[in-house]
Amino acid sequence: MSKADADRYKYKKASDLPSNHNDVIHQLSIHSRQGHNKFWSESVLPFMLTFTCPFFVRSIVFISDHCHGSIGEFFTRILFDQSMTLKQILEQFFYFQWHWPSAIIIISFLMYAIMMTMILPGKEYTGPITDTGHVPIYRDNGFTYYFVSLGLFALLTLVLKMNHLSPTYIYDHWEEFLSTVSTFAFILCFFVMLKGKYMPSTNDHRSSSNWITDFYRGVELYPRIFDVDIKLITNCRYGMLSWALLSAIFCMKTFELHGYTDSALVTCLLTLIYLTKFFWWESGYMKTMDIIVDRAGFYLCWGCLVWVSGLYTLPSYFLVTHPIELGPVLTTTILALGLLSIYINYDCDRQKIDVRASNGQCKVWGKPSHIIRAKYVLLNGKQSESILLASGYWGLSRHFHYIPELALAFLWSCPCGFKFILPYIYFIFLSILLMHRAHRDDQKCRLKYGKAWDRYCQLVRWKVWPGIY
Ligand SMILES: NC(=O)C1=CN([C@@H]2O[C@H](COP(=O)(O)OP(=O)(O)OC[C@H]3O[C@@H](n4cnc5c(N)ncnc54)[C@H](OP(=O)(O)O)[C@@H]3O)[C@@H](O)[C@H]2O)C=CC1
Ligand SMILES: CC(C)CCC[C@@H](C)[C@H]1CC[C@H]2C3=CC=C4C[C@@H](O)CC[C@]4(C)[C@H]3CC[C@]12C
Repeated sequence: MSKADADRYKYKKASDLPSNHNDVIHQLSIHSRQGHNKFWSESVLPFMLTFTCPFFVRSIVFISDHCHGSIGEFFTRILFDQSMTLKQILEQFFYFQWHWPSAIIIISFLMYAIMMTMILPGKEYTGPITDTGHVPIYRDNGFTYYFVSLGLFALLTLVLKMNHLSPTYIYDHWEEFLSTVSTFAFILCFFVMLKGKYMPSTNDHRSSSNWITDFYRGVELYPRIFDVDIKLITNCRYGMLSWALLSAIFCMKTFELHGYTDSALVTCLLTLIYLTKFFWWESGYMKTMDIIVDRAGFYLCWGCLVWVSGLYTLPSYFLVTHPIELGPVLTTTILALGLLSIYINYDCDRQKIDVRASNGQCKVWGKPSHIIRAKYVLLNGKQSESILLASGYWGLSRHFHYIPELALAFLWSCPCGFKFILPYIYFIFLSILLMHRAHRDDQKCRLKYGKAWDRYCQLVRWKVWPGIY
């Protein structure tokens, strides 16, 4: 969208907004909750998740470190084992801890992410126009950021090694590190909520009288502090980079303890390649549901800072204490299938972007694309139009790209073997998240495009799995 186009949609001042603008944003952002019991979805669920998620992440690490990876042993110990101290049990529930060395690493890393995001060069691009007519502007420097950061990390590792130190310090203090990052993320989410309530950056904010809902779901869609986009920092520049670096650190630790281990290497390589793909496509991510629908709150920000660090890295973490020798045949097969999954996932996202960028004038799988021109109305009453692709992957099912995403999650977990369920927790979580997300996205698109979306659904019947779901 050109700047001129963007201006055409922009409201000049808040008073130009229709009086019901909050309701309509509300409608879009809580689409998944229509018809549900409001008390349950607005209060009970956010409250439960806010308190159980930190406990969950903490317990996973505890199971891996102290219960030989066995969930059964964890419950037996919590319930019946006299040797488990009260302090250990309470630590599972009371998650707020502050370990200064970890805090210094976390805050320095965050400062680094903000600084590099501000100074690295890149072309300006815009995110989709919001219901209130705001057009977010970003700088496309994610890919440079990722590679510069990996380079600096390699350099830092070298310097540390020369001084008989190692970044695997983070692994050695993982429980304290995760607790500290969680405490830090809680504080950050609280400030982001207050900022949204009292000093919102744009008109795209929704506040309620229920502080628990506001804390969990967030208030603002595009919060910025000194022009630094908070969601870009938490989700991409901190969240995704920390995922890559932690996987590398856990792999290094496995090598330190057990020598070269192919299972750790394959898991780490697939994660790093997947995240390279992520940063290559970062500007595409800035147009997805996480950014245009979900607001900056506990779900997104705490999620990207803590849930990603603790849960998404679990296969690499688990391999440090449970290394497996795969052998060359299995290693190559897993690597090859993983690369194929990353490619298909990327190709799906690319098809959608290409068809929109070329206004439907491109070929998909060698044939002219089959498209639906879908009109929708902005809050200012102006009409806009978008393209829905109904061929290629997007003709197989409405979220076909979730299949390679899941396949990949399985592939980088299976080097952990099949004796324990623990390293598959990310895969299980992702399966639930993506099926729910497909459902949410359908609701969002039906609300946005109406009949055009129904036409697309008639053409492409399946949500995710062709012939099944
Ligand atoms: N590892 C993880 O934790 C997760 C990874 N992912 C990955 O992130 C990536 C993005 O996924 P996700 O955020 O779910 O969003 P999608 O890429 O599925 O984007 C959904 C949006 O695309 C547009 N759209 C829908 N159907 C069509 C169509 N037929 N033609 C053109 N545009 C269409 C709609 O937006 P519009 O309003 O623009 O029309 C819709 O809201 C994927 O690769 C996914 O696998 C996703 C979730 C979790
Ligand atoms: C209960 C909550 C604490 C759960 C928090 C979930 C979030 C951390 C995740 C929800 C959606 C996730 C993502 C969506 C799309 C992505 C693109 C992909 O290519 C890389 C991963 C990711 C950014 C991913 C990151 C975690 C979520 C935001």
